[in-house]
Amino acid sequence: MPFSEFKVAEKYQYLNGFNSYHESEALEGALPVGQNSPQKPPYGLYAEKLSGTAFTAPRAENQQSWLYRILPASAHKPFEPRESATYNTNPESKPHEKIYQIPNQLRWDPFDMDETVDWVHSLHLVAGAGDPTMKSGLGILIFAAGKDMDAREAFYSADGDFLIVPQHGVLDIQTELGRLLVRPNEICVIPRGIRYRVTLPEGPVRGYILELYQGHFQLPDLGPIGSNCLANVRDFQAPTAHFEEDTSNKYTLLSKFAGHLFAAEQNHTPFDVVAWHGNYYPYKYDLGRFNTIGSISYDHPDPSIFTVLTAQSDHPGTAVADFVIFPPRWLVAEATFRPPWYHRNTMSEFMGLIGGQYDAKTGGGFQPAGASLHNVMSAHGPDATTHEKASEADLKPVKVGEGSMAFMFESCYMVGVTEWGLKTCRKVQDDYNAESWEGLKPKFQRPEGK
Ligand SMILES: O=C(O)Cc1cc(O)ccc1O
Ligand SMILES: [Fe+2]
Repeated sequence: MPFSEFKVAEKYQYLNGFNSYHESEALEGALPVGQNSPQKPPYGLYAEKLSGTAFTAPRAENQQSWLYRILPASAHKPFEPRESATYNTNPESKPHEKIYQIPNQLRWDPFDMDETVDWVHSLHLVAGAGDPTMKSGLGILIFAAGKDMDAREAFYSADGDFLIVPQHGVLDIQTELGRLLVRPNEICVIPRGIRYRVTLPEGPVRGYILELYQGHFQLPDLGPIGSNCLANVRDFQAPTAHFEEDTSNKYTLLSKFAGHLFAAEQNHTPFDVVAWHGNYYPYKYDLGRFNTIGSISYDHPDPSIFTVLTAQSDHPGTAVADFVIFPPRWLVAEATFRPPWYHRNTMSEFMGLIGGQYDAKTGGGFQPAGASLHNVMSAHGPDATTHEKASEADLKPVKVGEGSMAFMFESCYMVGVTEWGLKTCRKVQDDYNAESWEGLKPKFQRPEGK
């Protein structure tokens, strides 16, 4: 059920629309009229441009915002490396030494909560492809935190856009452009460079992140589906301007830059944007609003019909990253093996589970807060239990996934697993193949006389 049914505190007010040109002012009259950079912006604010694409990117792709703030983002002391021996969300210069490329199907037990750390220190790269310094590829991270970020801290990633999928707990995200409240079954995207602070109003949090090192997320084309369905444009929500005024305290700015952490001091709050306009902003989306479509005749369609957001490679139709969900839905296909078919895919498939049970894996090993990775051409499909049930099922209409939400990060790249993902986290199941597919029995019956 969409969260919109609940009244959300006034603190969080949103502007609706995907990739819309929005404007928002926390003080009436703070936005200049008719120009971006007047000699004297209203109320003595500084005008600052935030470019999310190259200046010269085609108009249809161009993303930028203008911020009107008390002091510019540049007003800080130099960055210094911080926790350089320990902090690394990207296997850097020699990726082949630090990342494991393996054809095995992998599955992880639920990742542990960690109540001792804050958002910034909760980020663990589990798998990925490419390199943020070349703006290519993606990182897949797990987060688990139990502490608020310090009251005078802000964080940003220069490496990519964060698509955040909370699995447990509530994220209160104060960004330069305004505040977002993000709960399980919702997602949010914090684009590269945007500064934010995460607090945890309801205690510990855990979830998944796809960090996109190249490009930005778009809505998938709908083709013959027409002009609505899947994730509808108006259901994406951007924050409204909200600012603090403090130029007398010390603040720390944390930067994730090429996977490493840097810190800089400044003597004013980073959250001083009084007004902004543009189409480069953080946003959230309630997965409960996804308008799911499927087969109403026969056969199991490709899961691309469940794409919420896509980041295309240079080859149209081939994604650096697709974010795909498996919401509660009716299965009505006749004379059909209804779960996913057995398959091998040139794309890699990383899956997670926010809650409930994924209908393609009923054997119990794929649990909320766990994950699986079926890499390029790694064979997979329903486990033996699911196959057995689905082959014998009475094909009445059935609702699957009630109260459940599985998702997939699908990528055209081969996805390598980090040392943390393969070993340190100690969640890799060693019986995944045995439990899923080794129990499948041959059912072949050679026709008599042939
Ligand atoms: O492997 C998976 O569970 C994900 C998936 C689901 C589906 O319905 C079809 C193809 C596919 O890869
Ligand atoms: Fe698959």
